[in-house]
Amino acid sequence: MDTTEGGTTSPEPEPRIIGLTGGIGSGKSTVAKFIEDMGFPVYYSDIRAKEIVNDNEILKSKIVELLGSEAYNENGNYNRKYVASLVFGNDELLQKLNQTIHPAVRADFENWVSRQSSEFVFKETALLFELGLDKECHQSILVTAEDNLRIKRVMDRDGKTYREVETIMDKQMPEKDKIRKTVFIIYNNDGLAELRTETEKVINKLIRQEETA
Ligand SMILES: CC(C)(COP(=O)(O)OP(=O)(O)OC[C@H]1O[C@@H](n2cnc3c(N)ncnc32)[C@H](O)[C@@H]1O)[C@@H](O)C(=O)NCCC(=O)NCCS
Ligand SMILES: Nc1ncnc2c1ncn2[C@@H]1O[C@H](COP(=O)(O)OP(=O)(O)OP(=O)(O)O)[C@@H](O)[C@H]1O
Repeated sequence: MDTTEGGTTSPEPEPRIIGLTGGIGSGKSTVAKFIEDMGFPVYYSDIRAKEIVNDNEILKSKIVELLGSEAYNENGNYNRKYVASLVFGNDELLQKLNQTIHPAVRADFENWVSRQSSEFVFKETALLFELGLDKECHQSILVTAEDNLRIKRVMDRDGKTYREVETIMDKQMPEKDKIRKTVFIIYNNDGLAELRTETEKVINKLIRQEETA
């Protein structure tokens, strides 16, 4: 906390929020871990969303109203497999689900930010541009990789089929549009060591630019 000459205190400056995004399997969560290793706090929107849909009773009832009682299984947990099978085949339902879940995630994020003391904090989300959240960030970073690599990585990680991953990809903003919207881009077409080096390079460049802005 800053102390002014008169002995009064001035509030901590608000952290600068950096959005971190990328399509399915681009490697954004891996990059987020590297950013944490550099000492910065990261908020994982997609992970928190999955916790909030189980914990927030008001949200739960809104989701049941939208998708039916099967959206939760017998033990009360969010039935991701069922929800995915509904929404990834239906644009309108996917938008409605986003609009239902997002306000709760936003509130949770704001609460998290208020507890951070770092000058920079990062918000990892698959839907930065799709939900217009880039407008609420000081800067945005995009992680991108060739489609075939992304599909293979998700098939290996989740056991999803080629077609299942492709269907989700088709629901996301095209890569070329995201690239056009972003200054700071991390290309993830090589190995993990290269990804770490590239992440450190891009983050250091972004911070230098922000600090002189
Ligand atoms: C549809 C759900 C049940 C699928 O869960 P599942 O565990 O099978 O997959 P996971 O969450 O890991 O998502 C798989 C991939 O789909 C993509 N994805 C997830 N939600 C969306 C979406 N609303 N629009 C486009 N792509 C999405 C992400 O890139 C992710 O990598 C789940 O993602 C969900 O409830 N999404 C709704 C909105 C949401 O959570 N938004 C997040 C933050 S605001
Ligand atoms: N450069 C790389 N070399 C090898 N494996 C990688 C590389 N980058 C990411 N991976 C692996 O690919 C998978 C997808 O990466 P990650 O989970 O970081 O992507 P994501 O963008 O967060 O995906 P999603 O949106 O689906 O959650 C993970 O299993 C990760 O370990």
